[in-house]
Amino acid sequence: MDGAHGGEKTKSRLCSICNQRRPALKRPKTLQQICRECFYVVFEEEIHSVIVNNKLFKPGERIAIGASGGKDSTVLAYVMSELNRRHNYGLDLFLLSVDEGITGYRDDSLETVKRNEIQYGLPLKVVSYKDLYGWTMDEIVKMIGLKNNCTFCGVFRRQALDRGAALLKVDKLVTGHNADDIAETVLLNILRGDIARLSRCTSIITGEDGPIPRCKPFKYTYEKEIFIKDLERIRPRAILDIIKSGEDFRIATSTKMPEQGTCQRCGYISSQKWCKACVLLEGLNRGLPKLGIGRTRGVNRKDDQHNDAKNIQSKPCGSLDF
Ligand SMILES: Nc1ncnc2c1ncn2[C@@H]1O[C@H](COP(=O)(O)OP(=O)(O)OP(=O)(O)O)[C@@H](O)[C@H]1O
Repeated sequence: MDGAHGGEKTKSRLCSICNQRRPALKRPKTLQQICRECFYVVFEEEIHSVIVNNKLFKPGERIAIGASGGKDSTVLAYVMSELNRRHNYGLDLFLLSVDEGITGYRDDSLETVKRNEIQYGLPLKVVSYKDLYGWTMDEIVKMIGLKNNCTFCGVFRRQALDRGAALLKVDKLVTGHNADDIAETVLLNILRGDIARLSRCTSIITGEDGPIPRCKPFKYTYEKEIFIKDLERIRPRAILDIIKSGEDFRIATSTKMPEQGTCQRCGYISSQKWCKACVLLEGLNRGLPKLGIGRTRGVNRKDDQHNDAKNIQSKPCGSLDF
């Protein structure tokens, strides 16, 4: 074997960070081949940099971690408690779970959250749709069918997280939304021409003017560091580029944006007379579950706000709005 080429080959088989161990994965973000040990270190320290550079937290703050029991929020709970300890953030951390009442799905994942509570020593608060709204998702699906139920789930979850965070008296809520989620939301909001959501969906902190700001420490973290998707194989930075183009989107100053007010029924933030959750509940309780789905009519017209903003609340999937 040729000495020089043999040397190159051996070198390329070593982790590009420590140059000692064999690589276990190729990072989609950088295409670096790195070993497991170095991956954990760079993964956690990158999130630490995002937290510090964006001044996400202040010492002494109470922070709720939106914990669904899925992989993103489970990793988030681990990373938040680890970095809080390692870098002395001085944060009081809590796990906050929403039980939507989906048999065979959320009840299972809540078991994971209960294990995290013990593993990381973080107090857990569970709020349920049944307690907050009088309906479980199973009951809603029975009434509305499978087609439109994600509207209910998304709208109710967003509000349930805020209500749970208020009960915990936290300063901020963090969620496990990752770079892939945000890139997808940027594209969907562009396709829908939803200027209001486009302008805020790339922000790492949202709702600073509302009761409880939300942060996304995983804004620049790929959903699957170990799974190289087709798009990323062609152009590894594509996902981060989409977020950047969303951030760079300029909105004409003449564009009319929805005015943030409060729901006349429950007091939650709303740009309409009633918040979306109240409109949906009204439909459920009157036996007209499709009332709040599709374009807002009748029940939610604000006469003095008859502008482009009226469609903002009638998007079919509430989960697109962080
Ligand atoms: N039922 C829930 N209870 C508490 N937080 C939730 C719940 N559902 C979602 N979240 C929060 O919103 C984030 C994004 O939720 P999404 O439904 O998009 O799930 P995901 O991307 O699969 O994340 P995960 O793997 O954490 O479930 C989650 O990471 C979590 O922080």
